[in-house]
Amino acid sequence: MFRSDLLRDKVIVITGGGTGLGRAIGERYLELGAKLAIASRRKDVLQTAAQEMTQNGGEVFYHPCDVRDPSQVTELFDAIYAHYGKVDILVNNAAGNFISPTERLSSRAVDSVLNIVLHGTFYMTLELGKRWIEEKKSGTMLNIVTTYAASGAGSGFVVPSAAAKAGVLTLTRSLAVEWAKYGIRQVAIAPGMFPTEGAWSRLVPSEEMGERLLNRVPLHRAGNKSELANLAAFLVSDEAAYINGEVVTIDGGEWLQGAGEFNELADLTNEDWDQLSAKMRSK
Ligand SMILES: CCCCCCCCC/C=C/C(=O)SCCNC(=O)CCNC(=O)[C@H](O)C(C)(C)COP(=O)(O)OP(=O)(O)OC[C@H]1O[C@@H](n2cnc3c(N)ncnc32)[C@H](O)[C@@H]1OP(=O)(O)O
Ligand SMILES: NC(=O)C1=CN([C@@H]2O[C@H](COP(=O)(O)OP(=O)(O)OC[C@H]3O[C@@H](n4cnc5c(N)ncnc54)[C@H](OP(=O)(O)O)[C@@H]3O)[C@@H](O)[C@H]2O)C=CC1
Repeated sequence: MFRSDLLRDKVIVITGGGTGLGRAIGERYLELGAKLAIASRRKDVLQTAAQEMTQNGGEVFYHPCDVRDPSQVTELFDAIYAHYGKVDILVNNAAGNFISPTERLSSRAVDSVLNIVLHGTFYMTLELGKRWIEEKKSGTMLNIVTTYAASGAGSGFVVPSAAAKAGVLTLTRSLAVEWAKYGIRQVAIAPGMFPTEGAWSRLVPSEEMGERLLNRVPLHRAGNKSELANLAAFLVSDEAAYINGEVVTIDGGEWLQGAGEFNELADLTNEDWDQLSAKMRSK
């Protein structure tokens, strides 16, 4: 689909790059010639991922970092600059989320999600943005949000995540304008349902409910990680140089299904429609 040198020699930092969607994005970037730096809290996860991802060549530098702690974020970029000498692209992918009635949340539970998603993304963006501006270097930042942020609707039962991801989307759009003069581009992706261990173990209450929610997707399936990774490759590449401040939803049409008042009528069969139509025309 892409030229094999689309991202050649680009140094790309991915938070949460050792698992799930972050890892899938990283694997695609490596195939396209990028050099990676992955960061998250668990060193063993990063180490195993880096080993596995480079089995067919390529370079993955890893460094443990809790994005909630600005001093660890500074140390992370110091380590990446010491290793590669530069950064070209940042993917803010790390997140925390779980389902709960909002009234059952403690303030610490709220903080744990807001601090990872909103503060962590902001700290990463700020630390690297300052360096790029100082170096007079252009670059691209990709933020992974959610459909409930992109739609503006939010969502019950994941309210800290909904509030934090909406904040990240506003950060994306605000800096797209403010930092354009420095050649710093901002883009976002809003994924729908992409089965990963991290998300499913915290967000899917039962297999039966998971099936029900998947059936709500007009395309009647979950997304493939490779579909998301290809979009993430295009958006950070120079081929997308004129896309700035946009969020691209990739969800099989799921959010639109919930938005259109009559979309539930998709459940009616042809026979149902024959009967209904005859009945309504006779009125
Ligand atoms: C259907 C189809 C879908 C389809 C799926 C569609 C996708 C929807 C969009 C998905 C978006 C995503 O982000 S999916 C990404 C999912 N991945 C992750 O979340 C990975 C990282 N997550 C984590 O590490 C943890 O889950 C998280 C709690 C956020 C942070 O861990 P920490 O170790 O920092 O925090 P802890 O000390 O364990 O907990 C902090 C406080 O939070 C409380 N807490 C923790 N879990 C809690 C819970 N389940 N309910 C209430 N409260 C909880 C604890 O009791 C603590 O409060 P006190 O008791 O008061 O001290
Ligand atoms: N899967 C899906 O269907 C959807 C996912 N998304 C988004 O996609 C992204 C990836 O999610 P997914 O792959 O599913 O889930 P994962 O749980 O696999 O990914 C979350 C990653 O974030 C890292 N992380 C969490 N907290 C911190 C922290 N404080 N500091 C640094 N890293 C941290 C985790 O690593 P560690 O524990 O080692 O720190 C982990 O690698 C997230 O932004 C999520 O919101 C959006 C919509 C749908």
